[in-house]
Amino acid sequence: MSSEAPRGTGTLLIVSSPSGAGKTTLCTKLRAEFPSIGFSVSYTTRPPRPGEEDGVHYHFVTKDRFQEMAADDEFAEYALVHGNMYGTAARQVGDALAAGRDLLFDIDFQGGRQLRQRFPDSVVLVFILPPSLRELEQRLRRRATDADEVIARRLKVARSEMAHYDEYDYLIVNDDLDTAYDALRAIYVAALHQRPRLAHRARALLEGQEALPW
Ligand SMILES: Nc1nc2c(ncn2[C@@H]2O[C@H](COP(=O)(O)OP(=O)(O)O)[C@@H](O)[C@H]2O)c(=O)[nH]1
Ligand SMILES: Nc1ncnc2c1ncn2[C@@H]1O[C@H](COP(=O)(O)OP(=O)(O)O)[C@@H](O)[C@H]1O
Repeated sequence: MSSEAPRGTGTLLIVSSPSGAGKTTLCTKLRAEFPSIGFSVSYTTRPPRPGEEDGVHYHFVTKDRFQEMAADDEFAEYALVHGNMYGTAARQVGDALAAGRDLLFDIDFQGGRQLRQRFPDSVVLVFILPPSLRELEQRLRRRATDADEVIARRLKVARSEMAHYDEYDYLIVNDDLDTAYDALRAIYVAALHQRPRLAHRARALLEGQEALPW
């Protein structure tokens, strides 16, 4: 083993929910508290919403460009969601795992399923539920980012998205925001303490090395 500190394995923390249940809000809080967790910036063919920046919230690309990337096998996963294509760059995931960095994903159940298949030892999947369908609709209306017909479409698919709850490791009901955030935080902190992440520390101690600051 080199003198360089061995890196723990990174976690791919995948957060999904029906649109409007609060995953963006919860993920933003987690990133604010844990700045070292990377955020997987997806590629999408959907147009930017007001305030969304290319390369920050999404990489906004044309359908042709997206198809080209898919054909070149540049995605770790991709899916059609609400009529638009969304995908995660394979390079982003590979780089994070190689460096032992954690990565947070706001992706749908199709993406979560594909990442679970591809990286079974690294994923932790969290599904955010709204307290009720009525509250989900109110949140979408209050957010005021989508036209009425878009909201209607999102509500229609909410049920079919929630039907995939059983593919997830954890469920969080986002009723009170602080309570929901405490749960997401606890799941992430628990992931940081999974045995494979800290096994090198145990081994170092058993080998008689002084505990090192990593
Ligand atoms: N499979 C997959 N889903 C994604 C990806 N990026 C975003 N999504 C999902 O696409 C859906 C629509 O996202 P968005 O247009 O930002 O709307 P929002 O759900 O209202 O925030 C959400 O369920 C996201 O989780 C991706 O790279 N892959
Ligand atoms: N626990 C909560 N209570 C009330 N409003 C919430 C809560 N969580 C999120 N919201 C609001 O609901 C709307 C949808 O949340 P957002 O995070 O954009 O959802 P998603 O990313 O799942 O589509 C936003 O206006 C957000 O401020």
